[in-house]
Amino acid sequence: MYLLGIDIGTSGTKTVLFDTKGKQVASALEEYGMAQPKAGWAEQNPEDWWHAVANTIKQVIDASGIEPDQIKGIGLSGQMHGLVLLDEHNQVIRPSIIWCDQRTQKQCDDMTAIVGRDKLIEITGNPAITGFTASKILWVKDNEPKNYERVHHILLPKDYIRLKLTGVYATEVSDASGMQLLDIEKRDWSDELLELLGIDRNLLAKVYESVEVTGGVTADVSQLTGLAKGTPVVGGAGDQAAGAIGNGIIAKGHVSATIGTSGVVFAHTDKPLKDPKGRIQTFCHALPGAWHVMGVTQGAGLSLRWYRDNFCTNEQHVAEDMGCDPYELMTKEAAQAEVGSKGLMYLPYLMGERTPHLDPYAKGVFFGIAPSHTKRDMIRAIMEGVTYSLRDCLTLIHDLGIETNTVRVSGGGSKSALWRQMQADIYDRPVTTIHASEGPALGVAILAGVGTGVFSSVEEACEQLIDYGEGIQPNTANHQRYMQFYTLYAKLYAQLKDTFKAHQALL
Ligand SMILES: Nc1ncnc2c1ncn2[C@@H]1O[C@H](COP(=O)(O)OP(=O)(O)O)[C@@H](O)[C@H]1O
Ligand SMILES: O=C(CO)[C@@H](O)[C@H](O)COP(=O)(O)O
Repeated sequence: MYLLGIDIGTSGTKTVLFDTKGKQVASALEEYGMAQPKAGWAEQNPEDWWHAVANTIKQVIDASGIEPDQIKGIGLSGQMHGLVLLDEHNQVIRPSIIWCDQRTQKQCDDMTAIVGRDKLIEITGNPAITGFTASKILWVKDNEPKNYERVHHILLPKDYIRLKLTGVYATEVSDASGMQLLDIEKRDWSDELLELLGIDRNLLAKVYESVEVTGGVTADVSQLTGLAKGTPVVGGAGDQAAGAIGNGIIAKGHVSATIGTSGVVFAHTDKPLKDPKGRIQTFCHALPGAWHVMGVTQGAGLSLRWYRDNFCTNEQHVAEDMGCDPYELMTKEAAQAEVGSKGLMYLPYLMGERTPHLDPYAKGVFFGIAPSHTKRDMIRAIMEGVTYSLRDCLTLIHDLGIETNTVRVSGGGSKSALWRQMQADIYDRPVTTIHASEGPALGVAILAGVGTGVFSSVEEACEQLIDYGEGIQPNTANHQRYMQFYTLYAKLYAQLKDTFKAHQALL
């Protein structure tokens, strides 16, 4: 018996076939780009996600050599908050405005004026946030009324893929929370909010719990991909909740830090614990009856990817010749720089920032450049700046009264031994990893196993499937040195806040 996890990430789609012991049998990745038509905008084409999903499913089935009817269930994980608008024939009306897009400050201000900040936090767990879906819907209504008139269905990225796989319009509580239209205590759409914002409930998909079966693979998709017709597809989860399940973040005291394109510190809660200042986000967890809080760094892995794509062509060529990953070469260089990068500092606000500043106008900054600095310092400074930002998230979660003793680190960034140790040193806490590299895909495979009766509960599945690696202890001397720079790092944003806004006005 096997379970299939599909993770529709920002950088690409990863499809992984697991056996029921959690061992990866086959996996495939297909990358795609992100368009930035204007400063602070970010869009992707939903058809690119679908091609990547269909191709990677086919590759995984071919590579594994298994009989497709041995796949007992499929789980979908996806980048959160992206807006997919479909017409009456299920055609995509415009490119998806994705999670890191920052164009909707005006619509956020409108939402706050119409609903009230406290009420937004009470119902949805969060103040109006530019990255979330509700303000994107209002932006299309305001700026592209002809497109909005054609809308018959509003879906999230992974739920668009579900429609392609099963023909069913469905979502689930963890990802639906990120649309900012869900009453997170009731775990269903808020009619009050929908009415206040003038959004028709019929445009939205039915909300399921993450472990529930939402439909089966259609005959057409079976022919296209090799999957067996009728293979059950469960609700799945937004990629952060999915990754958390894959990391075993399912009980009090469990905390993870993920460096993907974004960076996220995530903690399980057994009730919806809301930050009255709205800096930490509160959503439904993919675990039935649970919620979670998270702090988000918009440009975490994105910062290193930006540096790789623009300044590391040499590393990319060498890596291609050596058959290795350019990030490995880059982080090897960074490991030769000293702790604190000789005073070179980096603010990772390439796409504005969510936690702790909630500022769509913030931008990336290198500070303190001297002639002695080289590329290795720059790479290391990026990694350090991202980790300082994740420390901001961890501190706020800790301040909400949540235990944060050990942190489970994951995501593409945590493949690097340097970044894992840096996280331990900067958080001043032990960090652990799991042995599977694809947390979100494993997380939704677990949900699929629970939904199809392979496991009796998420807890049982996590116990059987997740294999924890060695803990890494913080180094006290490194921690002290990092904290000298972290103090300045915090001051830099405060000093640049108004300048960021004036700068945005020129773009
Ligand atoms: N070996 C590595 N060392 C350091 N960072 C890495 C490595 N591999 C990937 N990354 C970082 O992880 C990011 C991708 O993380 P991943 O979890 O795969 O992406 P996504 O958020 O799109 O799902 C890249 O943008 C890069 O910054
Ligand atoms: O906006 C959020 C979470 O609120 C992001 O975490 C997105 O869900 C994208 O995730 P990655 O592609 O970085 O995994």
